[in-house]
Amino acid sequence: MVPLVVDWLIPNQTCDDAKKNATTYMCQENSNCTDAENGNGYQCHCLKGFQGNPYLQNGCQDIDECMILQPCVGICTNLPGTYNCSCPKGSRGDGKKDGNGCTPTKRFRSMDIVLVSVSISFLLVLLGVSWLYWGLRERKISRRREKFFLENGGRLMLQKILSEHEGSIESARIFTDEELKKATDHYHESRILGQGGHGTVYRGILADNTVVAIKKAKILDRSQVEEFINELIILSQINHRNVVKLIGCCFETEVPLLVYEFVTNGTLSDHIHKCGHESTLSWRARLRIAGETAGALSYLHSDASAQILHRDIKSTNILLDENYTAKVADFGASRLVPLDGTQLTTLVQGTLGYLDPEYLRSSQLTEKSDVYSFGVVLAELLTGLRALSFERAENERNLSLYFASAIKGGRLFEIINPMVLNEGNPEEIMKVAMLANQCLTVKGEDRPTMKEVAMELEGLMRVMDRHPWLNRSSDLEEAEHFLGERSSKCDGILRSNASGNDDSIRNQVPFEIESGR
Ligand SMILES: Nc1ncnc2c1ncn2[C@@H]1O[C@H](COP(=O)(O)OP(=O)(O)OP(=O)(O)O)[C@@H](O)[C@H]1O
Repeated sequence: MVPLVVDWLIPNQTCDDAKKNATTYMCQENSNCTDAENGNGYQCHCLKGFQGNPYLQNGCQDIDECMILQPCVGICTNLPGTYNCSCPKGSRGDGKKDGNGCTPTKRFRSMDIVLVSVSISFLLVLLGVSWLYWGLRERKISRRREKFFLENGGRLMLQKILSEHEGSIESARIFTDEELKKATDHYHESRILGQGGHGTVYRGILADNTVVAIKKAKILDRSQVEEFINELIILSQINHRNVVKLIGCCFETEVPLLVYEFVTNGTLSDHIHKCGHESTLSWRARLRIAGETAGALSYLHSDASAQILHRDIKSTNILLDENYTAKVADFGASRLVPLDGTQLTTLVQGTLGYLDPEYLRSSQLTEKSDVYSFGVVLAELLTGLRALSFERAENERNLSLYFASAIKGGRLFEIINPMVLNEGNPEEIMKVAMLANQCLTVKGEDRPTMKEVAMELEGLMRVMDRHPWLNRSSDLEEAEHFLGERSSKCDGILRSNASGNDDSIRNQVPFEIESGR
């Protein structure tokens, strides 16, 4: 509270003069007297804690008493017989609590306005800067994605698919990096289903709870990216119950990703070569799986819109679902055959033990190379032996040679899997063995087509269904039950992972295609 200063000067007198002449001494109670400079008069001042007019009787009053008697929001002044409210400097009004009080003068309010405007502008600038920061960050991320997409041949792939196979891209869904990370728990080790020569396959659960298999290339390498794109192009054109379904892909990541339907029961190889365990695969199931695989290959060779050569048929690339239905997988090495009938000369790819010797020699790729590889799978199903095993004697290492020599030498039944011998009838086993032998003929021309193989196996299945008594055990569940006691032959290779030790030579030779002749 600012005390009222009554600035009266009594000229030509000092305080002492005034005291001598009591009538003219005007400094009242609760005040004191001070001389003006050069004896030029005196002045009265209220003492500290008092305010009012020091020249008047009862002029200087205790401030609190003043406020009690006259409640003010501003300054209370005691005048003789009355109390007055006033407003401090910088404000105006009557200063009374029950009057219009004291409001800041215009200058004070405009200061406030300036303060508020400065704060708002600061906030706006802050908002603008953050928006700019996030915008630039998002742009950087999407540029990075775009870069990976381009590096991974995403555009190349889309153009290729759109121009060559119009419409087929619609069936493949494009996933985001985030979606697949979430689905695989950030590619957690516990989600690994298997590791092939070219990538790791993870079990994923999508947001709608669909279980999928997600294949991630091992390292960013141009040829692997091309293989992934090749698989995408080929699989997006196939719709067959015995071919694994491609659900979609993701090209936002450093390495491309392919998403497939999840096939629950592992690979055919897992079921044939259960080292340390008995194979529970009945003769009937083996025959049906062979028939289904042959049917899928026959479709790829003869019924698809363009002929497709798989190029890497082997038991680890045949997956089995919960009903033991075969699903042909891994189309990374596959080839679309040109419609004009030109022959494909390629750098040799395939897996040792399954590789067609004629193709290996000539580099001429034909459908008969798949027939040869299928012949090896048939021999695997009949004998329970691996396609290639360095655990076996030198003349038995390569199954196709061993199998052919056993037939030639009349020793076929010596190498047939004991469980197959137990369940199948010899005539059937012989027929399947002869079919496998034809597929393994060195000269491609002399091998049957996949259509012929599929029809032969279908015929055998029909006979088996018509005369079940010919088989000692024909039902899968029944066989599984019985086989708990039996042992299947295992040629001694323990596998380090689900996809096994197949000696794939796909990564030893570059990916290239030359059309010619
Ligand atoms: N759709 C799928 N559903 C369930 N498991 C799968 C699926 N696709 C692949 N797998 C599992 O992942 C493993 C690896 O598959 P991938 O095709 O990469 O390798 P591979 O065929 O064994 O070897 P390579 O690519 O060297 O020939 C398979 O052996 C199988 O166990």
